[in-house]
Amino acid sequence: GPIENYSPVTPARLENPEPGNWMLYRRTYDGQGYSPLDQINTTNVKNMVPVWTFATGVIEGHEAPPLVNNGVMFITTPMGQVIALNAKTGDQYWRYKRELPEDLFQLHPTNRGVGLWQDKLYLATTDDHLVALDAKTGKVLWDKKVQDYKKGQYLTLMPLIVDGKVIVGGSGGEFGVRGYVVAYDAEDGKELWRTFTIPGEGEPGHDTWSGDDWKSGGGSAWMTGTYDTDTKTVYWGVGNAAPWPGGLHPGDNLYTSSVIALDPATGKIKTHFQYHQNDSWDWDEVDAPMLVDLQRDGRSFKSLIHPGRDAIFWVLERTPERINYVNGWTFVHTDVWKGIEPETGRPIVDPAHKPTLGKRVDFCPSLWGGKDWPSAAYSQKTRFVYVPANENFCGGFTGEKLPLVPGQLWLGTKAEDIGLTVRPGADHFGELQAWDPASGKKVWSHNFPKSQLFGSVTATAGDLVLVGGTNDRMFRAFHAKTGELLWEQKTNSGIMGMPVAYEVDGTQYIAVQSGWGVDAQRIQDALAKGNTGLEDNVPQGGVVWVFAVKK
Ligand SMILES: O=C(O)c1cc(C(=O)O)c2c(n1)C(=O)C(=O)c1cc(C(=O)O)[nH]c1-2
Ligand SMILES: [Ca+2]
Repeated sequence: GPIENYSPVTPARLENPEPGNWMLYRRTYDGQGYSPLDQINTTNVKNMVPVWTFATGVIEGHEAPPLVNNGVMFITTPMGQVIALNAKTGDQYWRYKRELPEDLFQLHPTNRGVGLWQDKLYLATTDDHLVALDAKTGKVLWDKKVQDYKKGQYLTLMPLIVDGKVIVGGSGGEFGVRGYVVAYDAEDGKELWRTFTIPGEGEPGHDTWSGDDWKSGGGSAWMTGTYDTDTKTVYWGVGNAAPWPGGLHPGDNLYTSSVIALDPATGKIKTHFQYHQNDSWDWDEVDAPMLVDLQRDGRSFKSLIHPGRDAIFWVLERTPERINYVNGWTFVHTDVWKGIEPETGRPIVDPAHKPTLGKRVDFCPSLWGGKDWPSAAYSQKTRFVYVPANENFCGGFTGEKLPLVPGQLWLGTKAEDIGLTVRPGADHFGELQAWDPASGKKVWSHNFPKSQLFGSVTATAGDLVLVGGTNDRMFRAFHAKTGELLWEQKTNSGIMGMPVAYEVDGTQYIAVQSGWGVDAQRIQDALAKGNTGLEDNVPQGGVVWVFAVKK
């Protein structure tokens, strides 16, 4: 079968993947989340049916894409399991189970997938290790401690593999860590470089901090970066500042809530763009920007596109040396920004909606933002960006100065004080939005009256936009041009994971993991508690679903 003849994942295959495979987080290094497959399309998707399913036996948030390399599928689950399956039949080849320490506290019990390189796989774990596995057998090849889980340092992302380097970034923004991105040699696990997302003494940007705040200032880096193969630049998103209220860390706080451009050979920061300064809302901007060639104002340029957690849809220009602001607009209601400085791209904050010490401050959107980590997609056919947005949510908390205890939550507020509120008159929450990034116009949107939208989006050349993300357990396909709902299927649980498209022996499949948990669950609990009449029972438990068109 396919695993005996496992196809090594070469640099050339990652740079230019076969249309039928999905080997990187968003399929391609540019992060577009787009599949060129079109056998399943707007005409025949109505005949799409499940062909096999696979129960993982694990609860909590199943966020990883089912990766496919020439007929072999790899999925990961919360609690650090990796399962290899036959992508055509659903038969299991092997399963790896991480043994997690008894005293591990998982604020975000999840995993977003394994990195693929040659005949190996790389798993980043919530007990803060990086583990290399043999792709054919699941045997452990090496196991490196990245940092110390006892200090609130953990890993949830899929590693990014570039030129034989396994690149990961740490979580821990809610525990007062100092964030970093680190590269290991794919062969032997040797650490090659480590770049902190908060500059140390003597480094550029250090003066955007005062005193010792930088040592515990957050800036976690918990999502996979994107990669420009032409300029050899990795774009990596950086998380919230810690603790949350900005008054506890005065200054712009580079490089929190920013994108940094890294040289993958050395880890050197080439340039950066900070989406918003002195973050006070837990607005991690970790979802890496998409690399898209854009035409706008009569010229074509290489862009970075990032629909932000800060409610701003960012369009930037990337050059080998710089990242320039091009345009930004709000894509959901916010009362935090009064505008954006046109030259610099600096958002102008309304102090009335910026959390502070000793007084409750409310702000919109909520601390989950206009869009959290679930990825947007870009279709090369329609040239639209599809955003899993949340409208009509607000939040708030009272800032408080609390001592840092390593390994314990350090939010700058009491956890029970964090609110999710609904704007008066709200008639929906989740919004699947289609934007034309060149004109800045919204093309269509589909509203969800009774649910948040908390799942990654994938676009295909069949003009389909695929997404789960709602509390009714549905998996849906929309028409990429019009937004028409073309197909839906109820699944076992809610879907927060990433849909993929792949092909084996001439047949196209669509796959996704259903498995509710983590922050989709937290928003759900907050909504149900608010007596909004919303669904409060979204059963947990992971299942891989694979679909094809009935012949
Ligand atoms: O600051 C951090 O280090 C950090 C890490 C993570 C994570 O690793 O999943 C999340 C967040 N923050 C976060 O703010 C957040 O809303 C969130 C949602 C989820 C999820 O898996 O649904 N993870 C995380
Ligand atoms: Ca965070």
